[in-house]
This record gives sequence, structure tokens and C-alpha cells, in this order.
Amino acid sequence: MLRIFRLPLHREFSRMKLHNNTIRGVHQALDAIFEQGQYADKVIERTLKSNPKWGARDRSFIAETTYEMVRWWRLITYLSPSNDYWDLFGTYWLMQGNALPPWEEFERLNAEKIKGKFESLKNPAILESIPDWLEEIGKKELGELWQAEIQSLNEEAEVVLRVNTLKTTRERLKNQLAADGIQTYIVKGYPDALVLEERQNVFRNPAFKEGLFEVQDASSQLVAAALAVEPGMRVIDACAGAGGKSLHLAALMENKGKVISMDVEEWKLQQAKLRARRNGVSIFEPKLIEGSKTIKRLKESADRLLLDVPCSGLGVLRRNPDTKWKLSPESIEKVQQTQQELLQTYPSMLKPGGQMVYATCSILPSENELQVKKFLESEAGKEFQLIEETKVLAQESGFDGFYIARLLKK
Ligand SMILES: C[S@@+](CC[C@H](N)C(=O)[O-])C[C@H]1O[C@@H](n2cnc3c(N)ncnc32)[C@H](O)[C@@H]1O
Repeated sequence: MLRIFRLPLHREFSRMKLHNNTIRGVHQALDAIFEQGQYADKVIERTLKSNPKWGARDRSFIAETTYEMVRWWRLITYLSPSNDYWDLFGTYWLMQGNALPPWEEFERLNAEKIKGKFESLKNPAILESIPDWLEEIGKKELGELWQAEIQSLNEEAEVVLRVNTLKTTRERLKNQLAADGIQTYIVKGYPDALVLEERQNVFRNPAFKEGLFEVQDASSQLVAAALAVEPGMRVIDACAGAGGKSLHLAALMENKGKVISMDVEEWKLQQAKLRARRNGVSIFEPKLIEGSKTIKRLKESADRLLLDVPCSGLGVLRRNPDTKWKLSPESIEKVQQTQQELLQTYPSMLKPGGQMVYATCSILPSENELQVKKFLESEAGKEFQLIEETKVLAQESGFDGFYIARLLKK
């Protein structure tokens, strides 16, 4: 069998008979992602809902094939004889060393030709399936670390759970999931994490519905932990989104004190509210940011402040491979401006002697240590001191790329 490069080989799928209508499901999803610019996770959710007759294996085939094709889109389109969806799927299928059935839809595909084209390919951006501008930025910012980093970010993400210690322990949850046939393992350095041995949908499991865990990458679990919270504190999570880190903070605080979860998007805070209820978190207080007044009213009111700022998301490409096709140098520049604006204004909410964490899910120094440096050198940063910073690269951790800086307000 021909296997021309290191695309993850889904053995389960390669033995599977191809069905015309599941491949059409993949086409439909790709069309919504690339032609209509929709987000991959939402598209897959909707595509799967649109056909209740698909069984569990068909569903995971559609979801995983779509994700992998999005990840390797540039390389696939380069190797494919045309941009027709059948040619693109057929190319992807052959690239993994699978055989194609003798259907007329696949008539134009020639495995040897594809292999030859791949072997003579030298352009690193096409080989890693990223836009040219990203290859340039990555090389400029990360130097010799870039090649291994982008390779690592092109791998399939593991599914990691964060145990809700307000309701259970890691050991108990591990056993409970094992009894349901879900095997997990623990990783040193991540006290609340359980990693699934095999990718599967855990949202239907009763333990999820009871709020015993959340799905949250291991690197992301380091963020709330870095804030050194204690029960009884007043903590502001200023970019709380749907509350992933607020829930973790509340668990670390043993549900004592207050977590004020702020965001500019009301619908995200509504989601956070539902999750807080499921998690048994009672110290959660959502607060919509309506302008600079909301920030001013909270002047020097927090013992701890989390700035989990909007970012390029380049550290979480494993999970959101469509990000690389949606970003641009301009959009990264814009988000960097927002990051510095938030750094200039939000720390006013912290009490003197309080601590804050600035975090991103990016691997670019220009969103990370250089932003913190700029802040510390500015008027607003004069009273702050950097205590520690952690640069999490995917190639070293095996999980998402993150940046976490802890600062003290003197
Ligand atoms: C990286 S996400 C936060 C993820 C979240 N902390 C979690 O753990 O799930 C950044 C969030 O910042 C929010 N945001 C964007 N502009 C903002 C602003 N000016 N002030 C506060 N939050 C903002 C976005 O809506 C988004 O939810």
C-alpha cells in the first residue's frame, strides 16, 4: 500500500467500505467551511444533525475526515488533479495509503502521479499545509523552533478532561469512566487532567451531564492554576468567554469567595452561566462589559485578575485547523492591538499587592512576552513586576501552545 506522508492513518476507517453518501457529507461540510467561511466545529455539528440515519461510525468518519482535510487543505489541493470535491477526497484517501473503489467519481485519480508530485515538493509552506505568510511569520518569530512547532501543531489533538474537583476526584472519575468503557490516563504536572486513550464523544456520558468534568486541554489547565488563587478571594476573569477558566478558578477556590466573569459578548456569559450550574459553582457572577465605565467601577477591587486575552489561536491549531485559513497578518495585528489595550486598562481593577495572569493560546512572542515587556515599560505597567512566565510549545508539551505570565501589582 502506498502511504506517502505522515497523515494520521485511521485504521478503523481504512478498513471501512466507502459510502457515497458519507463522502457527500464531507463535501457538504467542506463547502460550508471553505466557500461560506463558516467555523469547522459548528459546520460538523450541523452536518451530522442533518442526517439522523448516519450511524456512530459514519459520524466519526465524517467529522474526522473533514477535520483532517481542513488541516491538510493546502497540500491536498496542491496534489489533487483538480479542485473538484471527489478529486480532493480521493487524493486525501490515497495519501494515507488507502485504496479507492472503482467508482467513476475517482476515475481521474492516479496514485503514482500524486506520489511523484509529493516527492518532488520542496516548498515548506505547502508541505506543512499553511499559508505563505504564516511560514514567514513563524520563521521570523520562532526561528529554528518553528519547523518542529508547526509539525506538532499539525497533529491531531488529544481529548483532555479537567476533573471538577468540586464534585469528584480524579481517581473516582477515572474509575467511573472506565466502567463505561472510556479509558483514560493521567499525565504528570497536570493535577486535574485525564487524557482519553481513544478519541470519542464524551458529552453524552452521564458523568458530563452531572458536571463531573469539562473538556479542556492540558495546557489550558495551567492558566487558572498559575493565578495562585485561594478560597475566599475576589477574582476577576476579565475575558471569560464561555467560562472555561472561571469554572476552574472556582474549583481551585473550593467554591468560596467570588469569581466575576466578564466579557463583551453576552451570549458567551449565558453559556458560562449554564456551565456553572452544571459544575455546581455558586460563586460565579457574570458581568457584561458595556464600555470603559464597567472597568472603572471595579477599580482596585480584585485580589486576582485573569487576562485570558483574545489572540490569534495559533497555539490551538490542532483543535481548530481552520484557523490557519481564516487568519491573516492584518487580523493578527489587530488582535495584538486589542491585547495591548486590555493590558493598558484592565489591570486597574486589581488591588495593590494583587496578582494577575496574562495568557494567550498563541505561540508568537509578539502576542506574548513582547506584549508583557511593552506593558511593563509603559506608564500603566510601572507598578507591576513579572513574577514568572511559562512558554508552552506544542512540540515540548505534546498539548496546545500557550503563554502564561504572572505579574504582581506593587
Ligand atoms: C481566549 S478567549 C477567552 C476564553 C475563556 N477564558 C475560556 O477559558 O473559555 C478571549 C475572550 O475575550 C473576549 N473579548 C474580546 N474583546 C474583549 C474586551 N475588549 N474585553 C473583554 N473581553 C473581550 C472574547 O469575546 C473572548 O471570549
